[in-house]
Amino acid sequence: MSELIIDQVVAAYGQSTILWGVNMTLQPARVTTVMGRNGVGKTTLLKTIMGLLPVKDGHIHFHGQDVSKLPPFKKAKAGIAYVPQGREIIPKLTVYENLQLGLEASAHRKAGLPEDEIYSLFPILKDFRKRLGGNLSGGQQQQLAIARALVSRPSLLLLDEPTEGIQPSIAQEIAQILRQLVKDKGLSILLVEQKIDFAQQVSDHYYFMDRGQMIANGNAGDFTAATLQQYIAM
Ligand SMILES: Nc1ncnc2c1ncn2[C@@H]1O[C@H](COP(=O)(O)OP(=O)(O)OP(=O)(O)O)[C@@H](O)[C@H]1O
Repeated sequence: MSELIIDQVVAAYGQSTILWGVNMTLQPARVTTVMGRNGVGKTTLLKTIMGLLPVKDGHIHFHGQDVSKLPPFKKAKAGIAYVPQGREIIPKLTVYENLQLGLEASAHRKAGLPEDEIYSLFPILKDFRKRLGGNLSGGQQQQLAIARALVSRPSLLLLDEPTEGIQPSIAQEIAQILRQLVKDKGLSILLVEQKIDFAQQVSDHYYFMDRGQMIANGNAGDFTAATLQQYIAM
């Protein structure tokens, strides 16, 4: 069964329509990457999938169930987690407290924080668990944001430009962790990414977006850095 099916989805900010009938299918345990110029609607697509923006027309099916009308907390309970652009770490809370926020809307709340699992993926968060979120570097905050999303034990992770403003060495580590999660846990990832080298390291499949619609898609092996660049620069 497909992880997620997006069928003719239309979404808008007030009167301003941004998604004009988006179609896409995500396979389980794969990294699917959406690429396209700035402003074509990639972030809007993730927000709509998470339920932060209503589906005006069309449908979203998750594990075969129509979730088009579900609010974000029910999507989270169903197994979708979202790491927004800019990470949204709470600066005045500690690393540990930020992680605990990931449990709030989780169906696994009673099980508590999967600390061993999180700290084995991101050892730096164990060392820094008493440090304030606001005192971490950009790369450490990104690791914390991904870890906080994983706390709810999702089957689908939505990731918006995780490499924005972080060092290449940390981006490399994050790429390896994402591949490990897909391989070992069967996690499905929907990634929005503009950095071609990172996208090539992690992606199994690409979708290319322009003006609120998907204009092409295909397996990662079918695209070179040069062809990817064309889609971003169009
Ligand atoms: N809250 C909002 N209210 C109104 N318009 C918005 C809002 N957020 C985004 N938009 C507009 O929606 C369009 C798509 O924005 P979106 O952020 O989804 O694009 P994107 O492809 O993710 O671009 P980027 O790579 O720059 O983040 C843009 O024209 C943007 O100005």
